[in-house]
Amino acid sequence: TRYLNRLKQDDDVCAEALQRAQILLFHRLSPLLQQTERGTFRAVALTSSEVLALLERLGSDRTKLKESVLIGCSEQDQVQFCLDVGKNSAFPPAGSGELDPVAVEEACDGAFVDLKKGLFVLRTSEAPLLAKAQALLRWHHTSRFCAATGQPTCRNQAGTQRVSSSGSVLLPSAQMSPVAIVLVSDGQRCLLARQPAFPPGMYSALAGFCELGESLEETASREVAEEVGLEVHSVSYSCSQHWPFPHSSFMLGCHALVSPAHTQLHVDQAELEDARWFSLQDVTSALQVRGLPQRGHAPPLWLPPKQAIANRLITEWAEHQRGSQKGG
Ligand SMILES: NC(=O)C1=CN([C@@H]2O[C@H](COP(=O)(O)OP(=O)(O)OC[C@H]3O[C@@H](n4cnc5c(N)ncnc54)[C@H](O)[C@@H]3O)[C@@H](O)[C@H]2O)C=CC1
Ligand SMILES: [Mg+2]
Repeated sequence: TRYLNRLKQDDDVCAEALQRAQILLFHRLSPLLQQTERGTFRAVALTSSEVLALLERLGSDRTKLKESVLIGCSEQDQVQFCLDVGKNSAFPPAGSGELDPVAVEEACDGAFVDLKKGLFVLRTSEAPLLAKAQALLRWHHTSRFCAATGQPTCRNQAGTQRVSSSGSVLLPSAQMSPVAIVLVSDGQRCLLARQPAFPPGMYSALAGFCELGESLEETASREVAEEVGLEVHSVSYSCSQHWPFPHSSFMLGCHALVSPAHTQLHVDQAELEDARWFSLQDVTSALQVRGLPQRGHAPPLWLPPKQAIANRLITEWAEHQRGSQKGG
């Protein structure tokens, strides 16, 4: 942790670490993935020398390597960076050219995959790192200018901040919005909803952005009231997650109860396509579905992937229900 912190603060130490680092490639925010023998997918990690060789082979400038952004450290203590080989105007002077994505895919025996789809097939342990990498790359792309003065900004070598010529410092976490995500239960069933943009058949927990001045409990109660017209009680915090889509959100996961006498839904059609109560049996079968449903074989209920906090809240609820059924 301390070493990583030094890399964030010292450009020279960071540039030196980059020469020995592991680099995850992206193309226009889609990570480069490779299928494993077990049929799952993993991120392709290259060494700096491999990236330099690739840049040379595909006719790009070697300095593109310096556009890499620090993302963390592996369990084997190897420093990890990410690099978007697509067009990227976030890196002055004008950003270097774009590599041909197909040529990169062929050279690395992988494919650039939309991360939202990738979450269904990735090794669970890699998902948060790729989500963080994508969010940081997107942040650089959208933070080229200072919102207060309009001046261009320049990044530090780690890519953990950008500074304008007047000295304003921009930080990625300042662009992260807190969101309450709440799994509502009436004691027997849980409430799941779908937005029009969800893949067919997919339902998730209710979620909404925190407004200024609200506590997590207040956001959760307001969102449930706005979206389905129910009054919740006993909002309890469970767990949190960074979520990169469509912009970084800090998801605060909680459970809440409604009285079994007041479960009639009044769905806000502007926000949701549908909301329904699901039984433990519905949820148990849906939790067993793995990967992406085959075309034309959509299951009756399809849940967000394991990597999404909604899946964790639903799993917790199902375990709690099974526990109380046994106990009671
Ligand atoms: N990881 C997970 O399991 C899940 C993540 N989510 C994420 O939660 C987030 C919030 O869920 P929604 O139901 O869409 O929120 P929502 O119910 O607050 O509605 C979205 C609307 O809120 C407004 N809004 C207020 N503050 C905003 C901000 N800081 N950024 C963007 N829009 C803001 C916009 O008008 C937007 O159209 C989404 O980004 C979604 O991707 C949602 C469900 C599951
Ligand atoms: Mg919502």
